[in-house]
Amino acid sequence: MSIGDWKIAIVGAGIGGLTLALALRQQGIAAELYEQTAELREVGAAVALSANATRFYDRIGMREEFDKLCFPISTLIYRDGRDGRVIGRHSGEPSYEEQFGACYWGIHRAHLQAILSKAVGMEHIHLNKRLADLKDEGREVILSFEDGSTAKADLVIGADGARSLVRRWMLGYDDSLYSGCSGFRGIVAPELLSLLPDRDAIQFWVGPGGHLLHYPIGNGDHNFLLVERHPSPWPVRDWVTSAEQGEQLRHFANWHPAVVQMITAVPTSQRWALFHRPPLGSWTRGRVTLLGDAAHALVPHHGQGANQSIEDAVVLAASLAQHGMGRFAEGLEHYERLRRGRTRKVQFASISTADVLHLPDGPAAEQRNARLAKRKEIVHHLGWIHEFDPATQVPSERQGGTWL
Ligand SMILES: Cc1cc2nc3c(=O)[nH]c(=O)nc-3n(C[C@H](O)[C@H](O)[C@H](O)COP(=O)(O)OP(=O)(O)OC[C@H]3O[C@@H](n4cnc5c(N)ncnc54)[C@H](O)[C@@H]3O)c2cc1C
Repeated sequence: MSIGDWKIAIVGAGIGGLTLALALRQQGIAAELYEQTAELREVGAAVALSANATRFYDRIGMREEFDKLCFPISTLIYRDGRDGRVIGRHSGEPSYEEQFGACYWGIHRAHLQAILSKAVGMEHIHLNKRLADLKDEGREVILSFEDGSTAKADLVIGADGARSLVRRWMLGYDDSLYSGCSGFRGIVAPELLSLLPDRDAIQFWVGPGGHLLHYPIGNGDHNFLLVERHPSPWPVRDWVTSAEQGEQLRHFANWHPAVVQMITAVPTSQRWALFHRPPLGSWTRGRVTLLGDAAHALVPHHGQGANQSIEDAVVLAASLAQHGMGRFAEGLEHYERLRRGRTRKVQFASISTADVLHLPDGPAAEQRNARLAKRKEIVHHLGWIHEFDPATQVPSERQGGTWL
């Protein structure tokens, strides 16, 4: 079967699914996306995309589109959340882009999804298609949707997010794990942030039991994520619960006035439980595989979930193209072999970062601060994540080309 005749179905038109459709197209492979929502509307506020992911969009000629809607972040600052003192700063020379070879972008999720869906083409995105079941018939897979319709595909990619039905179909149960942290997220207009220093930076305000992470996005607004230790067991059914008025300030009321100002500027009414997934022995069953959060949902303390799903997309598309449909099983195995170790390492780094950021006052926190005070330690801490280029993993003639 020639590459142009493959029928690939992607379940979920989120960041990972849409990027996979672009990466497959770059390899000359068409795909159809099946999305449960009636319109493409990313839940949540904004997202920070680091060089390990943005270099793909650069390479396929989308830089200009992104430049219009993104804020290029160049400085990373860690502060003590109580007194606002800088405990670590990475900025300046060389710039982030010079150092890592691509941008660090803050972008509203809705804008990101609009850019990606326009590039994929709405004719390939089937909305209102909530997957209900899969049947692997050996030579093809039948997808059944809640509206009673069906579709057939040679391969199915489950890019259906952290609560993936495709993963549950593979495992037979829900293996989500509550991380012990929950949070509030929101977007604040810059005029409400009169007390905020270093507005162009991505900043972590850290302290015992919690942290605030914020960064500027395209129009100068700030996206924030307030994370709090909340170790009591979480009912798996509701990952998002309604918050009482003032609940988000309870832990942070005595923190720095800029933190309190940001929290009170947007009284969010929802608390997000942060879940992740244990590593799986395999992401693939027959003609069905997983990508992004469905394969390796992680907590957002390194801001890497979306970035890892983009890396997955680049590697999966290239592995499939390299092996051809006749050897699709080897292509999927190759993809997993390249991705499982890396994503596991990022998952582990993400969960353990919370422990480091939330240290109580004492010798361990002092040691952390001493490490963060060295610029080279910050680069070391992030470098292994951001300098990675997934395209070098499966060299392909098409990787350098543009399709636009
Ligand atoms: C608070 C918070 C902050 C974050 N900040 C960052 C950040 O700064 N940087 C970063 O890289 N990551 C961040 N992340 C993680 C990031 O949001 C996810 O990792 C990323 O969205 C995963 O992409 P995905 O395509 O795998 O899944 P998703 O983006 O969740 O997309 C899944 C898609 O599948 C659809 N779907 C689900 N079930 C079905 C079904 N049965 N049938 C059809 N369609 C279905 C959904 O509607 C959705 O469109 C953050 C996460 C959280 C919770």
